[in-house]
Amino acid sequence: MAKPVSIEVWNPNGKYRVVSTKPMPGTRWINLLIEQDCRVEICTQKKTILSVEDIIALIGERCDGVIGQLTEDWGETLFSALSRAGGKAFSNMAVGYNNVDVSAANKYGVAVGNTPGVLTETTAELAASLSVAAARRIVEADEFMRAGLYDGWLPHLFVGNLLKGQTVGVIGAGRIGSAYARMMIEGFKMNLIYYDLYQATRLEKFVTAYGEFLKANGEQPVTWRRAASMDEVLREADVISLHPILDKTTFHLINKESLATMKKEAILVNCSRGPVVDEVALVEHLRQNPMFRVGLDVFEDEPYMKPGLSDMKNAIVVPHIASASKWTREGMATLAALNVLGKIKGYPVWSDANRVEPFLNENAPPPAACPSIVNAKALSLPVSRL
Ligand SMILES: NC(=O)C1=CN([C@@H]2O[C@H](COP(=O)(O)OP(=O)(O)OC[C@H]3O[C@@H](n4cnc5c(N)ncnc54)[C@H](O)[C@@H]3O)[C@@H](O)[C@H]2O)C=CC1
Ligand SMILES: O=C(O)C(=O)CO
Repeated sequence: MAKPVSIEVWNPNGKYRVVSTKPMPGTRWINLLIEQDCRVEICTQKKTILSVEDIIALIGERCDGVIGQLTEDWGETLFSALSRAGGKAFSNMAVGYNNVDVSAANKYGVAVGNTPGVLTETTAELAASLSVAAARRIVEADEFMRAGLYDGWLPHLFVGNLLKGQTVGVIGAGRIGSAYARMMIEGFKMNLIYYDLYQATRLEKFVTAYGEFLKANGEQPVTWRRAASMDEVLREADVISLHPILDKTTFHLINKESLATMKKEAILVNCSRGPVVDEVALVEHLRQNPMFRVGLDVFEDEPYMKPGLSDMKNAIVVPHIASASKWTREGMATLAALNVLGKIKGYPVWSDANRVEPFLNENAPPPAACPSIVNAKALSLPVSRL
C-alpha cells in the first residue's frame, strides 16, 4: 500500500491533472498550467528525496502528466503507473536525465521532457567560480579568517595559482562546457584544450576571433586545440572542468589512472554528475597530492560524500547548486511545465531545444509547443515549424 502524501492543490476544477513532485520556484509555471485548464497538485511532503512508492501514491488513479526531479528514479515502475493513470507526459526539472529510463518511457508512450539552455550560463558561472575559488584558495582563506588566525600579511600566506596564460581543459564542450570555456578565456585569458565526441565549431570560432582581437591590441593571443583523446587534455591542462552527460561512456571517466596523468598542481572541477568521477580514487589522489585541488558541485552517492572527502583542505564542496540562480530555477520550472502541458494539449515539439528563449519571455504567451522532449523521435512526435 502506498503511503499518503501531502499535497497543495491549485485550480481544483481543472480538466487535466498535472502533478509536480516538488514545489518549484516562481508562479509563472503554475499560472501557465491553470490558464490551460489544468488542476495542479504539488507535493509538499517534508522529505527531500521521494521514493518510487511516494510517487506512485502521487500519480494515483488518474494523472495526465508529472513534473519530477533529478533525485527520483523514473524507470519501468513509474512509467507503467503513469501510463495506467492515463498519463502521456513527464518532464524532469533538469537538463540532465540520467535518472530517467527513456526506453521504459518509450515502451509506455510517455514523452520525456528536460530543461536545456535556461541553465547554461548559471551552471557555467558556478564552474568558473569553483575554478577561481580553488586556484586562489578562497574557502581555505575564509575559514582561516573566521577562525581568528590572521595576524598580519605574509609573503607566503595562501599563495595559489595565476590563471592568466594557463590552459583550461574542458571535457564535454556542449552548451555548458562551451559557456564555461568562454568565461575562462574571456575573463582570464586562458588557452583552451577540449575533448568532445563532436567538434565545438562555434567555440573554436569564438576563441580564434578573440585571439585576433587581443593580438590587434598588442596582447598575447589566446589559442585553442581540440584534443584527439581525453588524456591529452588531462596531461596538458592546468584547470580541467567536466561537462559531459552521464552515461555508460562517462561513468568514472576520471579514475585512479586518469588522475595520475594530470599535473600535480592541476585543478579539477565537476559540475556535471558525481559518477563521472571515481570519488574514492579522488579522495586518495587529494591525500597524496596536497597541491592538487578540486571544486565539486556533484557527488557520486548524493547526498553523501565518500569517506575522507570532507576532511580534505584541497577540496571545495558545494551541494549541487550549479543551476541555482532565481532566473534559471524559475525558467527550469516553466520549461518543465510547458513540456508536460504541450504534450497534454497535443502540441508539436519545438524544433530547436537550444533556443528556448521564446518560452521564457514573461511578457508574451509561450509558443504552442513542447520546449524539449528527449524521446520525440522515438515516439514520432510532430516537430513545430514556428
Ligand atoms: N551541477 C548541476 O547543477 C548541473 C549539471 N548539469 C549536467 O551537465 C550536463 C551537460 O549539460 P549541457 O551542456 O546542457 O549538455 P550538452 O548535451 O549540451 O553537452 C554535453 C556534451 O558532452 C559530450 N559528451 C557526451 N559523451 C561524451 C564523452 N564520452 N566524452 C566527452 N564528451 C562527451 C556531448 O557530445 C556534448 O557536447 C547535463 O547532462 C547534466 O548532467 C547540467 C546543469 C546543471
Ligand atoms: O539540470 C540539471 O541537470 C541539474 O543538475 C540541476 O540543474
